[in-house]
Amino acid sequence: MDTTLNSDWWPSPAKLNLFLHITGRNDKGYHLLQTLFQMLDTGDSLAFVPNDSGDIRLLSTISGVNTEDNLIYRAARLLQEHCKVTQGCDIRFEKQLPMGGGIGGGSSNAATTLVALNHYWQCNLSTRELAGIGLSLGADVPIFVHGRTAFAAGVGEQIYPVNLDEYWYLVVFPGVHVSTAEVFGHDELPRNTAPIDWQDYTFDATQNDCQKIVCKSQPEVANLLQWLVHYAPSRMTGTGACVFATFSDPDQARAVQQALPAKWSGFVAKGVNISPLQLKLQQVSQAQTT
Ligand SMILES: C[C@](O)(CO)[C@H](O)COP(=O)(O)OP(=O)(O)OC[C@H]1O[C@@H](n2ccc(N)nc2=O)[C@H](O)[C@@H]1O
Ligand SMILES: Nc1ncnc2c1ncn2[C@@H]1O[C@H](COP(=O)(O)OP(=O)(O)OP(=O)(O)O)[C@@H](O)[C@H]1O
Repeated sequence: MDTTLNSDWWPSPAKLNLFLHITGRNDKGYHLLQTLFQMLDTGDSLAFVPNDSGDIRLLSTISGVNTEDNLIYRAARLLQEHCKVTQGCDIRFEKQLPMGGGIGGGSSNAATTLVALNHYWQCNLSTRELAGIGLSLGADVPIFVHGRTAFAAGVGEQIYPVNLDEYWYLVVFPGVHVSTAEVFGHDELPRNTAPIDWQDYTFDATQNDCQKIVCKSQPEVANLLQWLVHYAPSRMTGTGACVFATFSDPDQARAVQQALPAKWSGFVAKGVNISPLQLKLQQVSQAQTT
């Protein structure tokens, strides 16, 4: 399958939370966060063919997820209703990212759908408007719509793009799934980390506030972290269960990937400041105007 920027496939990249601090809760009980979203160059792929029937048809399936619950379908419907679009769309997708891994797979799929259909259906919504619609599908959707590596606050809707040195990450799935709602509902979750000034960010001076309780409830995450830190600075992303290790040399990242015990699976990805989705959008927009 050709998933390069020149094909009909739209990238749906993964993200890492390089750190995740919980600073409080809002009046709806949602947790207020400070986090650094690192966009990756790797992820799922989606392809869209608009139709005149008005139907949203998913031509691929995810085991255990009904079409109506699939975030791709829900994002398409939401945009169609919001913009009163009469066209529909046939959508194919290829999933590579593990679900419930804390690397944003479902949210990224929703964002790619919003961005691509805004283009194909000519809805002309701004990035900000699309991100606003996306927030109702999940807290991580806005960051993927913006498609920039960024500091984020609130529940993830306050976004401050940043240019980081581009490292390589070995992202490892420990084979266990973690429910975001369960982590955020846990009694022992720290919820009052003091806010930091973005300028003061360093990897070493930050942490993932969810990591301790996930390591307790899922010992395999703790085992994986213990194994990885021998090779490189490592941390859990989001509410887990994936863990990442940071490298400046991609060959080193691949060597550690090769050394992974068979029970764990991982992929090596480059951290990028602009997501492949944004690059794809720029490319198709340019092609339209020339
Ligand atoms: C932890 C992060 O991955 C950081 O990137 C996200 O904040 C989680 O985002 P997500 O997976 O899209 O989560 P959602 O589907 O929006 O929320 C799942 C559930 O987690 C809880 N939740 C989620 C996000 C948040 N900031 N506070 C919460 O308390 C809520 O109970 C919510 O019902
Ligand atoms: N297109 C989709 N891709 C993945 N998951 C989907 C999709 N549509 C619905 N879901 C549901 O969403 C759940 C969470 O998936 P997702 O991959 O976004 O979790 P996550 O990696 O923990 O994300 P986050 O980092 O945002 O917490 C899945 O378990 C699945 O039931």
